[in-house]
Amino acid sequence: MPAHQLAPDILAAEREHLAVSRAALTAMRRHAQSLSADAAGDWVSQQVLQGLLDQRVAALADHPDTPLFFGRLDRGTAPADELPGTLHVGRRHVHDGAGQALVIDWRAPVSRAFYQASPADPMGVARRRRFGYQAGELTAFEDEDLTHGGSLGTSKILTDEIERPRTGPMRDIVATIQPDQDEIVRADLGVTVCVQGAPGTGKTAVGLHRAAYLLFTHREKLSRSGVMIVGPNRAFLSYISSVLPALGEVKVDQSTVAGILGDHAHPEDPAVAAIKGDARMAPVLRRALWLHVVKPEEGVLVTRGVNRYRVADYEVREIVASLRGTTRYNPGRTALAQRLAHAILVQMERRGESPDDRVQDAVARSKSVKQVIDQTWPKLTPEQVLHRLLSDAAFLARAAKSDLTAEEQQALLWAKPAKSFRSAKWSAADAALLDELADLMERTPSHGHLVVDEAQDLSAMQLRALGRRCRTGSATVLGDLAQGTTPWSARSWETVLRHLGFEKGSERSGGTETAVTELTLGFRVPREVLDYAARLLPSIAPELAPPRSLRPGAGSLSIRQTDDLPGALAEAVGRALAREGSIGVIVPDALTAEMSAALALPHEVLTPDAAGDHRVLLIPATLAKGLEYDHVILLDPAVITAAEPQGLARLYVALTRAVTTLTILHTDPLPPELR
Ligand SMILES: Nc1ncnc2c1ncn2[C@@H]1O[C@H](COP(=O)(O)OP(=O)(O)OP(=O)(O)O)[C@@H](O)[C@H]1O
Repeated sequence: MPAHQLAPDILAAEREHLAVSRAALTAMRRHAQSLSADAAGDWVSQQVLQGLLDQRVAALADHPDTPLFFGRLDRGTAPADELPGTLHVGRRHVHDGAGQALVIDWRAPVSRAFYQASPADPMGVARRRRFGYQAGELTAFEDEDLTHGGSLGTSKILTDEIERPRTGPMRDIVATIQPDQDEIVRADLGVTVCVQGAPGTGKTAVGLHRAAYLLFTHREKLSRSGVMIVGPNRAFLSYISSVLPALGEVKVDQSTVAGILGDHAHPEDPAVAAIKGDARMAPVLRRALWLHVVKPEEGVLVTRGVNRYRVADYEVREIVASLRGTTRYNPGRTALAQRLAHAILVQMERRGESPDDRVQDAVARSKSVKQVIDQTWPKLTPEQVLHRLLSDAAFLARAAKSDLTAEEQQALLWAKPAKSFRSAKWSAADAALLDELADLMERTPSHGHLVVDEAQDLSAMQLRALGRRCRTGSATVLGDLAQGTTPWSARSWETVLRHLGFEKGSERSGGTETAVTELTLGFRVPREVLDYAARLLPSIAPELAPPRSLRPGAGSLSIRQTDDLPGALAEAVGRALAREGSIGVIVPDALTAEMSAALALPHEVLTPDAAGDHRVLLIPATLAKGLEYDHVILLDPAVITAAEPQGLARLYVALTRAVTTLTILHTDPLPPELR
């Protein structure tokens, strides 16, 4: 069992090492600042080099609130590498003037033992030391002897870290990553990992650390192709936004599905949205687009001087047929022009002319060729095609074939179609359809790696849209089947991976392997609260085992029925204010304005666009996903469950946001599943 120690001599020596490391980092930073981009040959290279130098300087910043290292490995007698026998593990690499390592980056291969070594498999480590710290200063340490077998027990430094009051945005967990989390974080770039995890098991944290790990390990490859993190809304992105910069990674795109596909939000019937989100829409859209390529009725006639050249209508038909479906739509259109021009050029050559490429281009752009192309392979936008599909019943029927029933087609058609595609109002589900069409026309660029959080909530068509953004890369797919709150929420990870383009156990063209894994130990929600929330599992996800919590948290749950909801709320907020930490009041969406007006204590209402930094936040239930607060006050669960088809799953999300206490206040009887 590791002891939490305050041995003054050892602590003094470690503090000295911290001071030396800090001075060395300052020297490294000064050196980076002194480097000049002038050596680069031209202006553009200078700008690029200056950008890289600036990034390097930023990465070498010392953050006074976090110590440079959080752990130490004392390795056995003869380590196989050139590094010192004693290694300090921290957020970034630090070396002294002679190039000797003072702190090793947590992502370096040698640091793996800090997270994985155990008495059963010491990985060459005799002793592991973990440090506790406050305001950037080392305050305690904990030693684990790995040479004598046995088991280690729970680290107090880990317990302290997860018990600490939550204030402000999410923090990195780099000092306390657990072995099963580390396996996911360090999975190779060529592996797409899918993580099923109960609330608070660290899925989001793990996804962010994996992004940081991959950027460190495959810096060159990923700095070209990029890493993208996709989260459920902007409030959530803002909550997680400081984790990667704290790990020195400032160049990662973080976005929502709407941010990627276009911010379309015209309201629509969830039943219609569900049809639009179904994977069967993919072949319908493909047909809808290619139905625009029609049989050419005329040939091409080009006049150059006194000569006339002709491509007969049947030849045009042959060329169109040979191109159709072999390329994306737009390149196909360009290729058709070039093929027609080539056919003319062949005739010119036969007549003894020797036309060059410029002549071919001129012919390809000639009026006659353009006319044939516009008639047979018209220039289109995704909006034009979708507008036609959703307003023209006969066209929809041709595109749908037997993929959609007559009722589904009827449901898809707009009751009052917009006059033109320009004035059409698109819904969130339409955004994924437009993106699918855009990709059928022109290839979507791919990132090197994509992290998708709350993936259980995405429709098949949204997953396809994300999948094509990591077509030449890999993905980290995170979620919880029990927290699915959309009409199309996933029932299985195999299906999610299939829509993303990663079949489990199969290899994609880029050599990507796929693994589904599970995190089962909760770091957020007290056991008592988690057990209570788990009463909903048989109704929402019977196939999942009840989650376990690392936090005992006795006395963390209280439930009160009241006729005076505002009064009970004010009292509960007052009680929470007397304690440490953040306070989240989760409210049925429909009651948000009323409860905000009734709550006289200072507070802020969370919106989809901002994290909110007030100590007391009112959170509409539909925005609670992914967030956490020390004290959660949950109002009227039955109203939350009644508000939407997936209301019970929404309630499960709301019940699992608390770090320290959950207070449920209700006027209506609790949903039967909770009783
Ligand atoms: N190894 C760890 N050490 C310390 N804290 C951890 C660890 N793993 C997770 N946590 C903390 O537990 C909390 C929950 O983590 P996170 O939000 O990543 O969980 P999640 O699985 O995404 O939850 P949800 O499904 O509810 O969104 C966070 O405060 C996170 O910092």
